[in-house]
Amino acid sequence: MVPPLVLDIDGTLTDAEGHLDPRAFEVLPTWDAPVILATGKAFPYPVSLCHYLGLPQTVIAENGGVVLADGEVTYAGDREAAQAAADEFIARGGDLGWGDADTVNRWRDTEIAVNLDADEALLREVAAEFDLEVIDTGFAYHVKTRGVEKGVGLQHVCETLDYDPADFVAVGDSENDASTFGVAGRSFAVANADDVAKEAADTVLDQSYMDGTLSVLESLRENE
Ligand SMILES: O=C(O)COP(=O)(O)O
Ligand SMILES: [Mg+2]
Repeated sequence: MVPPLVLDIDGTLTDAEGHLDPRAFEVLPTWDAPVILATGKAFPYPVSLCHYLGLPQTVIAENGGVVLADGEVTYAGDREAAQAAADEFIARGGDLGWGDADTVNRWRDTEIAVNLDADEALLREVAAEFDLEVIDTGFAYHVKTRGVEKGVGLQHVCETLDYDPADFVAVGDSENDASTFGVAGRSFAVANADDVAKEAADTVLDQSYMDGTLSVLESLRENE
């Protein structure tokens, strides 16, 4: 039996630009155990990805701020505080960096994401004034409530669906995956991972992005 998976999206199932690696469509729909997507992206993104991959919709979105399991959505995190911090950041000359439509935050319920081109020092200064933390996923800065994490979301999913977190294999690439690595039984950081993720993972892979993730999945299938 292959183990259940908890997979980060950006940097783990994608290339460096955040484009989904098409091999995800070969390996994930045929995985013979639960697959949970755990991402910093807003809720609709992993839901859509599950839809188009043909996976059951069990997702951890917004770094643990939104969890969908067994048809029930739960929220954690203070979006109003994050919005207030974003407004203040903009008032002091900052720019979230996503243009007018801002499809990055438009459907985001529990935190605010900011383009990596933004003024990081100003963002961190303002977030601290609102007692919020800033994490850098390598794809965006996230202004979020402390303690809201993917790993807490994974525990919630496991309680809801009666899974044992120790059975899970986690793969990820950045500091927002460290909490997942702490909850899952086995954890792997792809070679492109940041130092926080590498430090938290049981194993650091030789290969990057989807090559690294596939190397884990292939060896799990071989040893089943
Ligand atoms: O959206 C981001 O900033 C990162 O997303 P990820 O958690 O799927 O890597
Ligand atoms: Mg990632």
